Amino acid sequence: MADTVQRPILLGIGGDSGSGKTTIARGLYRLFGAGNILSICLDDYHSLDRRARQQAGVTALNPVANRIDLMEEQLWALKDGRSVLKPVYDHATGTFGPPEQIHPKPWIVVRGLFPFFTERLREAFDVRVWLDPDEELKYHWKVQRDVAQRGYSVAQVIRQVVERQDDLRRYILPQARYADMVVRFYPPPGYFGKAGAGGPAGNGHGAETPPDLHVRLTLRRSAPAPGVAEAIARAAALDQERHGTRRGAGGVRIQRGAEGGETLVEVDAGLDGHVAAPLVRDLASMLPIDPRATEEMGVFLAGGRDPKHSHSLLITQLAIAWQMVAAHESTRSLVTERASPA
Ligand SMILES: Nc1ncnc2c1ncn2[C@@H]1O[C@H](COP(=O)(O)OP(=O)(O)OP(=O)(O)O)[C@@H](O)[C@H]1O
Ligand SMILES: O=C(CO)[C@H](O)[C@H](O)COP(=O)(O)O
Repeated sequence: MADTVQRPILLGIGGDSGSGKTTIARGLYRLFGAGNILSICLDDYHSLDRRARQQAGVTALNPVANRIDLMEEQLWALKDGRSVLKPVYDHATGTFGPPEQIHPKPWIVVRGLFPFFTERLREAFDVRVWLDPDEELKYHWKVQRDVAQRGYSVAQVIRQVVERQDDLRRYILPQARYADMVVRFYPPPGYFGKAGAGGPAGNGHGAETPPDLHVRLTLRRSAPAPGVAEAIARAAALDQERHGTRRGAGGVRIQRGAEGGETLVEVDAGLDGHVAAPLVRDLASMLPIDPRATEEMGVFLAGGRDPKHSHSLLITQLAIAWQMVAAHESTRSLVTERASPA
């Protein structure tokens, strides 16, 4: 009987180009371990390569430039435990490479521009996360990344960002409403003037660690584990108690909506790194993960190149992992119920 077998848990991470999807996914990859997690980028499902898009005058943010049907078909196949032959898009060249055979694993993380575009796609996911960073920060990230990794000049990226605005508003941003959790990184006042942050025109250099960012997590009623809000607040309070005012931890605020509506969790940039430890312990007690894996989480590429660490990123990755584990627990109890009829 098919439903007595634990199926893979699918996480969808959506957001505009440069909103930090790959960065979040990389930390989850470290946490769950390469043997247990399959990471998919929906850019592989572009229907047109870079040159064809330019010739046709369409942007990558338009559904006509993407194979939505194939995304649906392949995500559902993976969810059902079947392997698929996935297309491959190479950002370094702007062309397609040979397709690759991929096999389902217990955790599947899918990131892209269109993860929640159709009902069939939305329903494939156990957890839906949307990334909505501060706009200036997002374009700062995108310019640096596209110049460092994708062979664009600053002027080309800025032109592309302007050309994409209509499609961004029409097709991409409306998907945010379907998320269980929305993540907003935003800079503290004066951020762009500080060492390591670089200017908004993408002239930052990665040698220095940029100052950390604030993050706001919005947990909607549909989130598998809204209780992660309390876990983060408990961890921050515990750390404050342990280290007193010297470290000045705390830095977490929770605001609950009426009648089980949205819960907002604000995590300040100044939060001490120790706050992650109790969260990691709690997670590790629910999951067969190696707590040491978290030492490699919270990493982003400053200037699109140099690995640096961020506490707010680490907490965010753990909060997302928590949702995945909760989704796994609820499907596991379903499986157990079905496997042992009364
Ligand atoms: N939490 C973060 N803190 C600091 N910098 C970040 C963070 N997230 C992303 N960045 C920066 O933004 C750049 C773009 O992020 P990333 O590649 O993860 O975006 P993406 O959404 O996957 O983009 P695309 O859809 O275009 O592939 C990274 O190279 C990194 O420099
Ligand atoms: O919006 C994007 C998501 O990454 C990219 O711009 C899109 O995938 C096209 O890639 P490229 O500019 O490398 O041809």
